[in-house]
Amino acid sequence: MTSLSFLSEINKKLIVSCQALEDEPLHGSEIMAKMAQSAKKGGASAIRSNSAIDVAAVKKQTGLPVIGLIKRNYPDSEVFITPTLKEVLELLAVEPEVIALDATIRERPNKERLKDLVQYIHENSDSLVMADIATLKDAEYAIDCGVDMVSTTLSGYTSDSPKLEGPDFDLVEQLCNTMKVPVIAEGRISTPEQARKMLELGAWSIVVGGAITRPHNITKSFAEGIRLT
Ligand SMILES: CC(=O)N[C@H](C=O)[C@@H](O)[C@H](O)[C@H](O)COP(=O)(O)O
Repeated sequence: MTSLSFLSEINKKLIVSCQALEDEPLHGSEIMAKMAQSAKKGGASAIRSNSAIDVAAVKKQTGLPVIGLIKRNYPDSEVFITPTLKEVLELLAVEPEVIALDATIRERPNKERLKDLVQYIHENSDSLVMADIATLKDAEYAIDCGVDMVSTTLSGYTSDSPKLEGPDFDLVEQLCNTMKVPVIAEGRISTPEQARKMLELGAWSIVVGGAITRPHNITKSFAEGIRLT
């Protein structure tokens, strides 16, 4: 799939993030592939997936384009979404259409540089690069480093971004008004109305995760919602 056709395939459509970490009940690539198949049945245009093994399983099961990432913690940095070349290489081996990586201005492990990772991906594969950012400043930095699109994934999860209960509509609006690459709205989108509002603000497409694929979170919202006190 060419970059252009990936971008047109997801334009104004829903991307579903199918992720379950090791400590979550649904962890496992077979389960994630089935979750992705359910998302496809419901109309997902692409899947966001964590770990090389899950990316491969989701691609095989669904045939949908996949945005791959690897969450990994290093002791010398707060960056945990595809932090270093090691994770990039693991992902390239399973050929995701897009590699998502932390593109905040924070220092990466081993002092690796975002620009080098983006260049490596572009020179060695057909994968596009999705920049997971938290602020306008991050987005400007990421675009300078050559990324193909920005996503608001990390707003609310860094020390310099607002801790909102819901999605960061303001950031999406500001990005759409100022950035020259597609802006993906991601993070705490929990209703179809919020997703539609993001598109109205100019988002290229929408990523929804927990509200679709994390049943323990959905259950919690009901359990808390019916509590009387
Ligand atoms: C901050 C972070 O680690 N975000 C992760 C990024 O891949 C995922 O855990 C989220 O599920 C994804 O961004 C979608 O967001 P939400 O699940 O809120 O719809």
